[in-house]
This record gives sequence, structure tokens and C-alpha cells, in this order.
Amino acid sequence: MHESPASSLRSRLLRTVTLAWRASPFALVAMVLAALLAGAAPTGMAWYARRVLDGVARGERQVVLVGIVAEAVLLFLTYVAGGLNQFATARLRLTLGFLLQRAILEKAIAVPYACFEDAGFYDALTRARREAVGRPVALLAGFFAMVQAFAVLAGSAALLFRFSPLCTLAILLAALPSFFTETRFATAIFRLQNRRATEAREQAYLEQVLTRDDHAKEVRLFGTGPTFLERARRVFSLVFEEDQALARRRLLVGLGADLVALALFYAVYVSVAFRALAGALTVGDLGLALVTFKQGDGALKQALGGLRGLYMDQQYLGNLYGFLDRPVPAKRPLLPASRVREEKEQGLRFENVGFTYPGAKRPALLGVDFFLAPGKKLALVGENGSGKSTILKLVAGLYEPTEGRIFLDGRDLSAWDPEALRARLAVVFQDFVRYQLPVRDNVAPRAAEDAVPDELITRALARSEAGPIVRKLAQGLDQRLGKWFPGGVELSGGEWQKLALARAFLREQADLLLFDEPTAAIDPAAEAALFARVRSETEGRMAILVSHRFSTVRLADEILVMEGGRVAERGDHDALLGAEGRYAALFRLQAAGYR
Ligand SMILES: Nc1ncnc2c1ncn2[C@@H]1O[C@H](COP(=O)(O)OP(=O)(O)OP(=O)(O)O)[C@@H](O)[C@H]1O
Repeated sequence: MHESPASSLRSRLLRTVTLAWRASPFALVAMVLAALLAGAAPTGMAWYARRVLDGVARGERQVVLVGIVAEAVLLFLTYVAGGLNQFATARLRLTLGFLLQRAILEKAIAVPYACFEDAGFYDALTRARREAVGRPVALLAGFFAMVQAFAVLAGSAALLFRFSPLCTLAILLAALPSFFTETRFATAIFRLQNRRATEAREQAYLEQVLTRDDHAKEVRLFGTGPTFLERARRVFSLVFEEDQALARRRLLVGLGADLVALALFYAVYVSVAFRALAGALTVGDLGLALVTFKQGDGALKQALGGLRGLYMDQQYLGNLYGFLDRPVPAKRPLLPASRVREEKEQGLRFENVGFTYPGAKRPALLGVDFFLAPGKKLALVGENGSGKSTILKLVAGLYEPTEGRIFLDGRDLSAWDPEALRARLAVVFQDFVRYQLPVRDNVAPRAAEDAVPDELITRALARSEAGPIVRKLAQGLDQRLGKWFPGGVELSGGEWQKLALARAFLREQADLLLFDEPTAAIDPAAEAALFARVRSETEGRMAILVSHRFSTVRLADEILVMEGGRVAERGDHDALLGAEGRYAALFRLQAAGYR
């Protein structure tokens, strides 16, 4: 259902006020007070200005003095209101911005992993993060500025009403053309920017490629700097042209609307001046009319600016709140009877598993069957893109099969409580994370929360052959790694990989280990030691290992040779060699390479 702009403005404003109240009640109250004060003061000042002028005309010294002092006090109060408003807005920008950023991050943690491979989700996340810091406060500030401006306008209209109701009407009418043009353009700008979210993201991405430390090497060596810069420029000029066209139209139409407002104002001005000339109004009246015009004109502009801003901000907030309202799939019920295959079965079973990535045309896996008994090791080999990592992602529960079923200890994987499943898994992915944090946090990112003692961390490091690396570091476990922050030490690719392995080995309670090319960056000597260790360390635990190195693969109890998402061959090393199939051919090829 499509909400009308007015009702969506109402609901988003209400939601923002509620959030602002949670973030900082003080700032919200201060903004309201400041708006009321700044809205009421000009009317009082105009009123006193009239009294001063009439007092001068009549020679009433005291009236003049009191009027001037009252005006000065009121002016001072508007300064106070301005200062208070500035202070409160800055405070709210920080507190509300943080509250919303946190809500976005919580949502980002809660959504399924698949969302992160969906460009639509990414756009929504980027937009929400972009809007979270400034937009809600801008909406509130705009709203209060508008309330203030309307208060001034109402005061001006009320004061002018004494001279002629027609004047009042004229002032209010003057606001209409600008109002309509501004709200229309606000919508057009919003639509344009939303439509271009992907281009904006691409531009930001290209800028990132040129500025990120881990891209800098390739950018230099492949000489891609100017190419990417040119691409970023093309995206920019496309966006710029569209923006300019809209801005030009807005300028012309806006000027037309301003002209109408101006004509109405000055018509009122002329009529009041002529009536003063005819002696129907006092000098004070004329002065009052003058001041009121000026204030009314200023307030009108402010009110329109506020309205336009409100209209625009609320549409952008739709992006933010829309993202926050995205439903997070409910947790599955624990162990529904239909999902139990065999109560007593222990181990991991793939039953005719097929999987197609969201949005992909071809399946990444087809009819994959295997059974991994407790304590056994399974190796996956095959060409790039044959589906090995996809099997690991399915076991890790990051995706659910689109065909067939996966059972762990006889229970469908999707019926497992995610926490319970996570406790049983230890994973090293190909694209493991290099945390720009101390060694301790690289091995145990939840060290503080889970009160992980240093001995456990050191033990995990020893198992992954990373002990000597840490001993070399001046600050041991406290040594910050990576180059992003001062004092950080950069490691080699293999050293980083050993830390990622230590992260997995730390999970001593896990009995299903998933390794996606865990030794690709590790030298053969260390690899041999590592695997001797892995075998002994993982005794009694299940492990699935993806590797292109036959020296490690051959140690597995069963090897699946993947081809185009299917299992092409299976068996242990000797059986596969004996079969003289694809495995044997690849093995010989690699063995020849080592000679
Ligand atoms: N996130 C994704 N979205 C869509 N398709 C994907 C995604 N990840 C992988 N694929 C596709 O699925 C197929 C299997 O990929 P997978 O990563 O499982 O291969 P792999 O055997 O692990 O390859 P490699 O040896 O290169 O790591 C490939 O054709 C790949 O293009």
C-alpha cells in the first residue's frame, strides 16, 4: 500500500521524535523551547517597535524607553534560543546518530549471510548508513525551524489583521506557489538519487579501489589508477549532468514562485502606505507594517525551506526506517519431528543435495551425496568453480540447499539451533579475515566476553604452527597487527593464515572442522608439520578439507572429486589412483611438477 506523503511525513516524524527522546530527552526539549522562543519573540519585537514609534510621535519618553528595553530583551532571547538550538542539535546529531548506526549494525548482524551477496540488500544498507547520521536530526531541525517560522508568520498575520484581513490573506497566499514547487522538486531529487544508488555505490567503490592499502600494490603494478579514475569520472559526470538539469529547472520555477510572493507582499505594502498617507494609520502602524513585512518575508522563506527539507528528509528517512523494518527470518523451531531422519545416526550426511545461488542461472551443486562418520576426514578436490566452497558454506549453515537435505547427527541442519550448530563448527574460509587488532583478538575475537585465558590462545597458536610468529612480536599477544593503525605489524600471507587456523583450533569443543584451502599460503615444510598436527588434533572429530595439494588430500579417509557441481569420483587416495580416472591424472600432474 502506498502512503500519502503527508501521512508518511507524520509517521516518520513521530518515529524520529520518539527515537530522539530515547537518544537525548534534554536535547529534544531544548529544541522545542528554542523554537517556541524564537517563534514568539519577533511578534513581540514588532509590537514594541510600533509602541516606540508612536511614543516618539506623541513625545512619551517612558513608553519609548520601555519599548526599546523590551525589544532588546526580546532580541537577546532570540540569541539565547539560537545558541540553545545549536547546542541541542549538535548533541542530538551525535546521540541519535549513534543510536541509529547501532540499530543498523544490529540488523546487519541479524540478517542471513545470503543478504550480503545480494546487491539490493547492499544498496539498502549503504543508503540506510548514509542517512543515519544526519538525516533524522535534519528532519527534526527542519520541523522545529518550520514551527518557528509559522509562529512568526502567524504573529505577523495577526498583527496585520488589524489593518486589513485582506493583507493577512495575501501574506498567507504568497506562500502557496513556492510550497508546491518546492515539494515537487524535493520528490524529484529524491527519486533521482534513489534511482542512482547503484551508480553512487559504484563511484564509492572505485574511489575505494584507488585508496585502499590492500589494493594499492595492484593499482600501481597493473597501472590501473588512471583507468579507474576515468571510470569514476564517467560515473560522476553522468550523475552531475542529471543533477544540473534538475537544479536548472528548479532555479527557474523557484524564481517564478518567488516573484508571485514578492508581488503579493508589495501590493500589501503599497496599500498600507497609501492608507498611512491618507491619515488612516499612525506612523507606528506603518512601522509595524514594515517590520512585519520584513519578518513575514523572512519567516515565509524559512517556513518554505523547512517544509522542503522536511519533505525531502522524510523520504530519505523512508530508506533508513525501511531498512530497520526489514523482517529478519524467525529462528526455526528446534527439532520438528519431520526433520529427523534417523534419531541414532551420528555424523554428517548429504542426501542428493543441490544448490543454486540466489539469482544464479546454473546450479553450483547437483545431486551431492556423502556421509561423514564421526572422527573421519573428507577431502574435496576439483577445478576452480566446481562447488567445493559451496559445500562448506552449506555445512556452515550460511545457505540452505535448494534441493535435497543435509543431516547432522540425524537431524536436518536447518532444524538445528544456530547457536548449537555454531558451537560444533570451526571454520577457516579461503577469504579469512585479517583483523587489524592485537594477536589475542585475531585468535579469540570474543576473548573478553568469553573470558578466554591466554594459555588457551597460546595453545591454539602452537597447534597452527604460529607460536614462533608471536614470539617474534615485541608485544606478544598484545601486538596490534596490520598497517591500518599506529604501531601495527604486518604479517605475511602465510602468517595471517596460521592465525586464522589458530582461531579455528581455539574452538576445542567443535567437532566439525571445515577448512577451505587452509594452507594455500603456507610453505610445504610448515604444511607437513601442520597436517601431522591437524590429524592428531582432530582425532575423533570430523573434518572437511578443500585443498589443491594432493600431499594433504591423500591423508583423508574419503576424497570427493568435484566436477561442475557433481561428484565425479570418490574413494580414498589409493582407490582413486587405482581407478586411473581424473584424480589419478591430476595427482600425477602435480607429482611431476614437484620432481
Ligand atoms: N556468491 C555466489 N553467488 C553466485 N554464484 C556463486 C557464488 N559463489 C560461487 N558461485 C558459483 O558457484 C560455483 C561454485 O563455486 P565454489 O566457490 O563452490 O567453487 P570452488 O570449487 O570452491 O572453487 P575454487 O577452487 O576456485 O575455490 C561457481 O561456478 C561460482 O561461479
